[in-house]
Amino acid sequence: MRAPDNPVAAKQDVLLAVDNVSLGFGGVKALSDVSFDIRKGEIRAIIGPNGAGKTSMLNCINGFYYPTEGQITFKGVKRPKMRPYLAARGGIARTFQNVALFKSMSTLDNIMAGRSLKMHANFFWQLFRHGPAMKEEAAHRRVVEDIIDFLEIQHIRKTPVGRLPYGLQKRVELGRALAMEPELLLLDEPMAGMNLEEKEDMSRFIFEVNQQFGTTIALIEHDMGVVMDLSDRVVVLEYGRKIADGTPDEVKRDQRVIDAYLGVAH
Ligand SMILES: Nc1ncnc2c1ncn2[C@@H]1O[C@H](COP(=O)(O)OP(=O)(O)OP(=O)(O)O)[C@@H](O)[C@H]1O
Repeated sequence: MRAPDNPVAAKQDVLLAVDNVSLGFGGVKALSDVSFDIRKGEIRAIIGPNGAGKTSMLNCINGFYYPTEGQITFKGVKRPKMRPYLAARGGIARTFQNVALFKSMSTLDNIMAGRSLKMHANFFWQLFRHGPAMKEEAAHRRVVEDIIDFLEIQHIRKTPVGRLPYGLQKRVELGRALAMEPELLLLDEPMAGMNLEEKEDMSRFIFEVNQQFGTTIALIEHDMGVVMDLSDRVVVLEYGRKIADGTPDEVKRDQRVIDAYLGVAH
């Protein structure tokens, strides 16, 4: 439920705020004075032509990069410095443009690996799979099995992920991110390289993650059909600057967006 007319309620509704963020690499300005927010429970798309700064923005949000200027506020707390593991522990999970999985490990083990942040038993117990570690592992395993059921990948649970088709690898990567039970899930081009059927499956899973678990999602995606169907709101970047921000319908009608992005073949 959003209450944009009530500034206090609207403020509470914001899960993550990006305020005047700039990011430079030597002479290249990847982001210039970008501000937008992500509200609790929404699907927020970040779009723009190649090199617009989308991945750089995701990297700032999950702590890979530190903004040169500006700041990011997550759950009401300003983050002066942030490392990826701290972002993950705080509830931000991420998938990558190019699948980043342990290729020789099974689907099950890859998703279990995503669960490691939630495990408390110390390394000694985990190593020997004794006592507290065994009990804990069984509990985590149940969560992981639920994710496997949810993503309909039971049939590949023992398969090394390197042997899987690309679309399924992307699904396993989503599973690994879900194993962290994130509050904010960042998806970098979740449909890239997929055929139509794989895209439809992935869209359905993203939608269901949002609906069933209430997970807030920010995604970068080039497929405009997917973006316009899935997203509650869309922020548009061009040359590192924000040029539009609104509902899919508003953004679609925005002349700057049409000129910058939708009008060009991608
Ligand atoms: N590590 C880096 N070092 C130097 N320049 C970088 C680095 N990362 C990104 N850039 C530059 O910053 C700009 C924004 O890149 P970014 O990858 O964020 O864009 P993008 O919108 O995600 O593009 P794409 O759609 O192609 O993935 C580009 O000019 C890029 O070359």
